Amino acid sequence: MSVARFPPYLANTDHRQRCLAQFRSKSVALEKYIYLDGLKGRDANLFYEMLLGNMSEIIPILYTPTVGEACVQYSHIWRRPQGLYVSIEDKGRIRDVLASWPNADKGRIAVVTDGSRILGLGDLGANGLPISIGKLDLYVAGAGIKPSSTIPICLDLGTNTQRYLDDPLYIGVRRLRPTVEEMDAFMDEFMQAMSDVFPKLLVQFEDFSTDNAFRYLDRYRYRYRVFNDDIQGTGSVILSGFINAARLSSGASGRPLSDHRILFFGAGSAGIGVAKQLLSFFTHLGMPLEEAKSRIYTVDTKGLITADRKGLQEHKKFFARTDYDGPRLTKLVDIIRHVKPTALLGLSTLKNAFTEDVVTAMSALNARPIIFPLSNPVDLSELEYADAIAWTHGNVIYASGSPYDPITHGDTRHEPGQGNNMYIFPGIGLGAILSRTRHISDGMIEQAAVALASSLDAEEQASDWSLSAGIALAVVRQAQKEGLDANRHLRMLTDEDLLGLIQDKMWQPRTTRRAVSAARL
Ligand SMILES: O=C([O-])CC(=O)C(=O)O
Ligand SMILES: [Mg+2]
Repeated sequence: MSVARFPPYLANTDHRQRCLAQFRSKSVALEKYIYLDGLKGRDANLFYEMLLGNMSEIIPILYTPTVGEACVQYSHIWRRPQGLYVSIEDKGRIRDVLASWPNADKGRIAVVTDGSRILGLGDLGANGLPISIGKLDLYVAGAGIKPSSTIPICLDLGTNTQRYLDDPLYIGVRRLRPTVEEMDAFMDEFMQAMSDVFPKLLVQFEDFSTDNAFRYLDRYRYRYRVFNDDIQGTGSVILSGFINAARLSSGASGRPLSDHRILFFGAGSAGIGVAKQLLSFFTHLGMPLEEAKSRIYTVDTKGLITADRKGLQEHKKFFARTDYDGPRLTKLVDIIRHVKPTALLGLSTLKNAFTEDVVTAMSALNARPIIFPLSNPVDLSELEYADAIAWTHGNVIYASGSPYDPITHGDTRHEPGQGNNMYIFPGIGLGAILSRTRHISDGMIEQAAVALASSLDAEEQASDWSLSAGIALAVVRQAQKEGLDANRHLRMLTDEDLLGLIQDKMWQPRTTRRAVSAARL
């Protein structure tokens, strides 16, 4: 048997450079994902170092949009066990399954998906695990959470997607999803077991189908330390983007912040989550609830959502209009002409739904129309950046869910904003963990948005991750204000000292050179 020997001069060469070159040599995004996953398995420290040193290049691979493709293909690209699967067949012994996780007492943050609505890609079943892994990589990179404190979880409850049930390589249990009663019983046992096994844990729910996203957030949010990234994280980051966009567009029109009319195209967990976050913000500006509500319009596949529609899903009722009784409005451009929105937000997963006539209608109403096509991944975006710039002659105030490259129009270079919850959840999580808050309140979510909006302009936001510390500070202060913080020591600190403490606690990978030489010994 031969014994592996390191080449003698390995320690003198920079293995970081070698890995980066290997990564860059792959021309297909999914291959890059697979490469990074392998690197993480071989040398996690080097993986995080490479991620931190090359964020704008690597994030679109580990996270949206490529992570979407990794999920779709996960059963086929699977190489090694990662994260934790908790299966419907584990019912009755979930606590034992969770307790098998190494160093349970170190667990601080778990991202939990049931794979039922991964990004805009639908029910991917057990293939959803990479979304939890990708979100947690951003916690490590963006908020300095220690990798060993993170727990990616996929609840393997079956799938209603026939092509996976027929796929011989499918990784999950081969059954349809459970009934509501069965799922409730499973979730109750799971959440209780989570808080028993991981007493210091924050749970982030991710990419549950819309009904279940609202259902389990409502059910557990005051019982456990939990938040839903798609409802509250997206809500918070888009509120922040809206505050900045409204400032920019007011420069053009002189319109006060409270004078906007916002049209939501898409009424799923993200659409309604964002709408509620804006509503709450307007009321805190002093606007009466009914008036704030009247500024928000929602649209689904059947058109403008009105209260007289039969069989309206529960989560759509709150914003259903009671002040419209004309003929049903189904075409987006007609709805725009009726509503006269200042902002159009897309959370529909309908590719290219914002056609030229839609964008032109927004431009006819607003010198600087706010248009946010937020659906993920990029191939499901309602409006490509190049079209947005061309059709508005560069006047659009734009943010998309997934990243786009800058565009030059005439002699001006335009930078697209990105409205993705990745800018906020690491900071919310960090603040919640440090303050040991009992639960995550609406106030904490809102203060996170205000901190993000006030820290930098949209362009800088997209490239600066030190923002997480500022967001965490705002979250800790709000937890204190509401008396939710179990870590009372932080109350004594000035803002400056608290910010310093937060930054000191943030984990950094150690240098790779040491890892290589240690391996040689
Ligand atoms: O993961 C992302 O890019 C944003 C998100 O939560 C989603 O689209 O569900
Ligand atoms: Mg999500």
